[in-house]
Amino acid sequence: MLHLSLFTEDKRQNLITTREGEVKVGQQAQLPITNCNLADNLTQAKANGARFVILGIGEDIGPRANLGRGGATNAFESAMAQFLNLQSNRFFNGKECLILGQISTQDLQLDTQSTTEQLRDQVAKLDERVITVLTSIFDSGLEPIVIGGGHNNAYGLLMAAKASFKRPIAAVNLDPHSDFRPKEGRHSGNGFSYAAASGALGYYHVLGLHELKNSEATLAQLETFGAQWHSLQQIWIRQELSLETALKQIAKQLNNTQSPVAIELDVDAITNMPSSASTAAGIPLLDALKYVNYIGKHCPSVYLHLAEAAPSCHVAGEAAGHRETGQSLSELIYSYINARINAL
Ligand SMILES: N=CN[C@@H](CCC(=O)O)C(=O)O
Repeated sequence: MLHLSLFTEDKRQNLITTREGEVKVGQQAQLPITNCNLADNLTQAKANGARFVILGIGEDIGPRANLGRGGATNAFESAMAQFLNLQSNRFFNGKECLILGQISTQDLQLDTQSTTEQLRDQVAKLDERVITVLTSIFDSGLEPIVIGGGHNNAYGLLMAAKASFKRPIAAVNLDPHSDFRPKEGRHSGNGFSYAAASGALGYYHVLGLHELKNSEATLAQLETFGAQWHSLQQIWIRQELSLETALKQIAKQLNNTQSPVAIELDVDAITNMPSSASTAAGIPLLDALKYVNYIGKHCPSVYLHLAEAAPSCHVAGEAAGHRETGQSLSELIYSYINARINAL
């Protein structure tokens, strides 16, 4: 059974503010047909000019199973509230996107009394849903843009991409944490180590890795796998190389693998972005936008995954969190779309 909650016309109407003489992205974007199956919806959207599928995975069992904070349940709504209200114009029409909806997670969410082990078991169940839905999307030839949810979903995305493209994937991840923790049960801190062990991850590069937010055991595991990284300190603090130079090196290494490329971003890399592991010492949003745009333009990217945004983790409350995560995710989505449309 497909666990998918489709985006509806009612939801669109609730989110868009119309204005005479203006056309919003949300008025042009494609929506799924409710009584049509997933494969047919994807085929239909593609025939009507879609290239991207926007999908949410609202859940916080992954971060909580990693002993982190909850809240990553409603970033998709925040993102759509902003993205669908952007202007449709000469730069971007909107019809290139199918706003598919969200993977259903309600029945997997557990209350605050649950044990870590119970949460990890639920994350493994979610993995199966992510793999099923994402494999269909990759098989359709459309590019998913996924709004999390925890970074645990990188595993399902990579497994689905491997199943569809029939080869391991080269991933780049802008993240202070490598999420290469031990395989101790599924959670948001080990999506990439599980994907590596399953053969779905062929190459891995972490951009902005925080030198003191990864255990020695994790760093050793990364090295054994052959992963590469540029640390946050190297680029943004000690300025040993510029972001531009790092991006050029990363794109070259990704392209050398001749593999499909996954673009991953944990928004806890961005200064004060509401998320489980939010930080005051992060990178500017504009640098995250440059990262997504550069890699999307210079590499054969097959998806974008924006993980960990948690509106309720904003220090000024949830309403401020919705606004900040919504605007940021919406800019990241456009940065990716713009890159892919102009890909070299
Ligand atoms: N995906 C995030 N992983 C980090 C953050 C943990 C947290 O949520 O606080 C990690 O495992 O260290």
